[in-house]
Amino acid sequence: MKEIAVLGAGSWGTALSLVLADNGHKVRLWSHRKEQADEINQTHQNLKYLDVTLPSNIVAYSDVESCISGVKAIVIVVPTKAIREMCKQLNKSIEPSIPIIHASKGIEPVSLKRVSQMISEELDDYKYEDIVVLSGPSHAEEVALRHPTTVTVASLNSEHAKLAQDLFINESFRVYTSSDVLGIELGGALKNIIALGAGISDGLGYGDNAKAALMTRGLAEIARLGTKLGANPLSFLGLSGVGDLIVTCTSVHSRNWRAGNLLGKGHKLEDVLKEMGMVVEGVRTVKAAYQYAKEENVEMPITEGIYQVLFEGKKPNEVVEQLMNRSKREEMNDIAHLLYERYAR
Ligand SMILES: NC(=O)C1=CN([C@@H]2O[C@H](COP(=O)(O)OP(=O)(O)OC[C@H]3O[C@@H](n4cnc5c(N)ncnc54)[C@H](O)[C@@H]3O)[C@@H](O)[C@H]2O)C=CC1
Ligand SMILES: O=C(CO)COP(=O)(O)O
Repeated sequence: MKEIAVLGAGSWGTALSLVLADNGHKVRLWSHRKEQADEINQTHQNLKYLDVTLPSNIVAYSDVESCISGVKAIVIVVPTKAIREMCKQLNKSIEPSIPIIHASKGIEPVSLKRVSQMISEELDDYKYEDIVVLSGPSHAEEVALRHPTTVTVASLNSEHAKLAQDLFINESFRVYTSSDVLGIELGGALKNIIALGAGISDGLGYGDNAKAALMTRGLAEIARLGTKLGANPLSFLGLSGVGDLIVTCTSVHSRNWRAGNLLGKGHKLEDVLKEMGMVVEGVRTVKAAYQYAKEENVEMPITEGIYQVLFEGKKPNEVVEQLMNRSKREEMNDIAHLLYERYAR
């Protein structure tokens, strides 16, 4: 049994706390809102985010310093936009030797930084190499029901990756390890853009053919950008690549899919985000990916189209027309091509 701090009491922080609690650990679940922490401790529920009763080995905190004091590992799972602010609070009291596992899926616009990069930038004395990312096809709602789920934990520090695997693995939550931090983080973040697209397509009333096309060509875009940045192309065929892409594009649990669905039905982004009431990471990540693609000269027409719908007022059906009328070309399966280039020649 270990004491573990989980920072971020939304859907995913609550579900990951349940996994740790099932494994016999004592969990300190931090919320930045005192009323939420009080409610969790009084009712043993966190109903706005997850419909589940929490066991007594999950205790909520609203003071970050006492939450992390003496713990054996810290799990960071706040929305990407809150990562820097959260780390600034941690900086005052964190011991640099404590393993950090993050489970947030996003890229910061403008700086184009991944979550592990932001964490290591904000925490003095904390090395990027030691951070672990946890990602994969894992909707909180199903994890809370103990439905079979698989994820990957990646770190350049293999000891930390193994420690994260040992903390979380159990009979309904299977955890693999990887050393490709870049690929695992990018796969988890970029699939949210394609899930917005899948939702838009469904909202427009297009069927399975269109969605399959978006997912396949979307994966090609993810892999194209990811490998350009140095990720291993094989990672995009794994749990945090194609696995997370499938689950997010096809599930009603996905907030990115649901937001896209409303956009496809003609609702305004501002109203959609109000209605969701939970984080829709793809909205910020598409800004970052669009900027990356322009700067690095990477062809990402689906990402560009979704950016245009979200931020340039383009109508979803116009974007579909634009995608369908691109110049004729040979199908190049980017991942197969990248693998061939890297391994077969
Ligand atoms: N919900 C899911 O099934 C999964 C979510 N994720 C990722 O986990 C991360 C968190 O997502 P969810 O828990 O689902 O979000 P959520 O929308 O359910 O909850 C977000 C939580 O963050 C808190 N928060 C908001 N601003 C904050 C700030 N400035 N400082 C500290 N806390 C703040 C909110 O009060 C809330 O408790 C995201 O990056 C998401 O992509 C990853 C895998 C699965
Ligand atoms: O990442 C997720 C499942 O793996 C959750 O996706 P949403 O943020 O779209 O709900």
